[in-house]
Amino acid sequence: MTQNYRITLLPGDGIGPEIMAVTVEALKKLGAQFDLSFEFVTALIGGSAIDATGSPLPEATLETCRQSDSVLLAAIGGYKWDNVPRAQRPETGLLGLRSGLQLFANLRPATILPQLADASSLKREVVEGVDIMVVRELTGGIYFGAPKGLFTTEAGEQRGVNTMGYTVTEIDRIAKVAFETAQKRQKKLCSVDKANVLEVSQLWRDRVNAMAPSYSDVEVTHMYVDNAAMQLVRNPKQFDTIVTGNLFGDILSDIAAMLTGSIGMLPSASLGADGPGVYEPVHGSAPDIAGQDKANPLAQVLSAAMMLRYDLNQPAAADALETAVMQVLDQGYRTGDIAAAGDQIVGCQAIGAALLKALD
Ligand SMILES: NC(=O)C1=CN([C@@H]2O[C@H](COP(=O)(O)OP(=O)(O)OC[C@H]3O[C@@H](n4cnc5c(N)ncnc54)[C@H](O)[C@@H]3O)[C@@H](O)[C@H]2O)C=CC1
Ligand SMILES: CC(C)CC(=O)C(=O)O
Ligand SMILES: [Mg+2]
Repeated sequence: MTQNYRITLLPGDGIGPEIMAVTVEALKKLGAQFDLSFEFVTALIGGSAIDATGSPLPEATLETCRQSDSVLLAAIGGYKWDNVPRAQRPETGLLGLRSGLQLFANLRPATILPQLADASSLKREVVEGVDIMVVRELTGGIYFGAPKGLFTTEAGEQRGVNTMGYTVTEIDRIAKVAFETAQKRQKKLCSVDKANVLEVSQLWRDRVNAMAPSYSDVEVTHMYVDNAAMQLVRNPKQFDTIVTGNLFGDILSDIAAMLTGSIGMLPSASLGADGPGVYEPVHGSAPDIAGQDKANPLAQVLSAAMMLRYDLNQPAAADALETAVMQVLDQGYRTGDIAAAGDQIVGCQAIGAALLKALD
């Protein structure tokens, strides 16, 4: 029997529409093979939403997402909106989407594909075999804390303020996701914080330690974030599952991305307690290459595979999509970001065409 799914598409800005188009075509083809019928509804977010409606996250977009089985997001932002007031910035729309759908857990897998071990800026022997899952808290921490804003000191000087705070509830629910994730992997959890300086991090560490006895099969370690950044490039194979706060996770997952060869390869799943998840690449809207058919669509495609697995419970279709990505890479197709010396570089659309062939 055909399974029907309503999927909200948020192409956003920059390379967003290009990588989304490739992904939608692949999903359509996959649907025909696995008896899945996708109803795609496109909605506005980010700069394109500002241009059309004046808001980076129109209420109608949130509503459309809530009424969907799942949401595929590409990326938002661009030079054009870099100087608009913060409340109307594209990035504010993205944060609003995450908090509006209560997507507190962001899973960012960084896996080195053997085909791309030479595309990393690090040596093959350092990155080969790396398989890390970054579990990033997504609706708390310094991106959401109060007070925030621009204030004037008594001396009349401007002062910018953001606040990093976590409640026990916020820490416990992301730590639970991380422990459970580690249990399904190599059972090693590294919690990353800055507990040597920040009270918020000390609480984070205390809560992770308090929960550890309930997950006695998981080996727990702690690392300061500055060291974690260094260890990720020094010896990334020491990591299995990493759990960390919003800002640290944002930064560390971009570092982890470069182990894999390119940020253009890294998918993510943003999940809440219930309701649809949002599946999005780790990268941004890449305005420097937008509209030039240079974008790597594979992080977006792999995000769709995560959607099939986590939200739609279609593991066979997810496997087929991931296998097709491997085939495309095996056949030597490379966008510029994952090309090693001597590789022939193709565009986003050529990768899309190769992907459709691989799905035949
Ligand atoms: N989730 C989101 O929608 C995010 C949005 N942004 C926004 O994106 C805009 C650009 O931010 P940047 O800091 O430049 O980060 P970025 O991730 O967009 O780009 C960084 C570098 O990686 C390259 N790159 C990124 N994705 C690629 C892909 N799929 N294929 C090939 N190359 C790729 C870009 O060309 C650029 O050289 C900003 O407005 C930023 O706020 C940034 C990060 C996440
Ligand atoms: C653009 C920011 C709001 C977020 C970001 O960089 C990310 O989620 O990776
Ligand atoms: Mg980021």
